[in-house]
Amino acid sequence: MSTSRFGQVAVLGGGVMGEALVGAMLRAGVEVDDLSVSEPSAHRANELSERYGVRAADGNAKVASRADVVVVALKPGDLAGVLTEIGPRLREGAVVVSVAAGVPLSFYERHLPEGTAVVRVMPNTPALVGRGASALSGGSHASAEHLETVRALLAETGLVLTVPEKHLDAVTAVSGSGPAYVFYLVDALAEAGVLLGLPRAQALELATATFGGAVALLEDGGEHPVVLRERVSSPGGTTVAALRQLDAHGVRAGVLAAAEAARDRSRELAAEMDG
Ligand SMILES: NC(=O)C1=CN([C@@H]2O[C@H](COP(=O)(O)OP(=O)(O)OC[C@H]3O[C@@H](n4cnc5c(N)ncnc54)[C@H](O)[C@@H]3O)[C@@H](O)[C@H]2O)C=CC1
Ligand SMILES: O=C(O)[C@@H]1CCC=N1
Repeated sequence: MSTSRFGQVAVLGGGVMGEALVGAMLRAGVEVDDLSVSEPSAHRANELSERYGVRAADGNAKVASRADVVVVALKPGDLAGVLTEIGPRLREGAVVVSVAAGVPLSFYERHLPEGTAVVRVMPNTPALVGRGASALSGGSHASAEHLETVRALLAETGLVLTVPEKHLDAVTAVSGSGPAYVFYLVDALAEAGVLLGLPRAQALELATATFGGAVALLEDGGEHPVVLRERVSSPGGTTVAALRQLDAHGVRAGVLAAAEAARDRSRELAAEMDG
């Protein structure tokens, strides 16, 4: 019998995203005894048990059958089989939450018993440290109460927005994949430091602190990034000279094209699920 407001929670798939969600849900007040993970890799299951104290020895059907909230953190290709397996075992009133990129709510509703409440979420990996950004959309049987439960469960992952499902491919392209763009840029800036003669460790330290500091300024001051950029750019100085090169090399256009490619891949994943 659960004592937390969330009841029993199951996480199917204990990979990168499954782990980020387990950590955040424990911080949000889910009792460790009310949380089970189903993870086929014994090594990974042990790791999660040791790190978080959660049960991780049972399979999908067993953990799903005792849960009020079933969080699905699987690769899109593994979904159909798992949903078919757990569908008949779901508790009355259970809500299924999925974080899979691209997979539409209609896919879950087709593979689960009629009337099952489903919430689709697009999180990102900074959820691991409570600095994530995610967006969620409810399926046709998800009530305002279901959405609120899921929002509260995810509150400790960081920012949580509610969006219409048609925006989730764009969310995937901006915040879902976004941390990878940031790591790419930090790495590039550190490499630039090495090119200019800095020791590699110091170059990475400076690049990382610069991204962190710039984001803190954005968050704390509430000013637009254009204003903050102008404040760094002294007339006739070094920064305008550098920004001109970023424009000349199409960095802004590259970011837009990257997001479009991620959006398109998300749509393709959806089409593959229907195929
Ligand atoms: N990694 C990321 O930044 C983000 C990932 N996602 C989504 O999260 C989902 C999972 O991605 P990751 O955690 O990155 O992948 P992952 O590969 O780290 O985790 C998947 C886990 O599922 C387990 N698994 C495989 N078959 C299973 C089954 N039949 N039953 C139970 N568990 C099974 C695997 O052993 C693995 O530990 C994907 O659908 C992805 O689109 C969403 C947002 C961000
Ligand atoms: O690369 C992917 O497909 C997943 C979804 C968003 C971030 N990682």
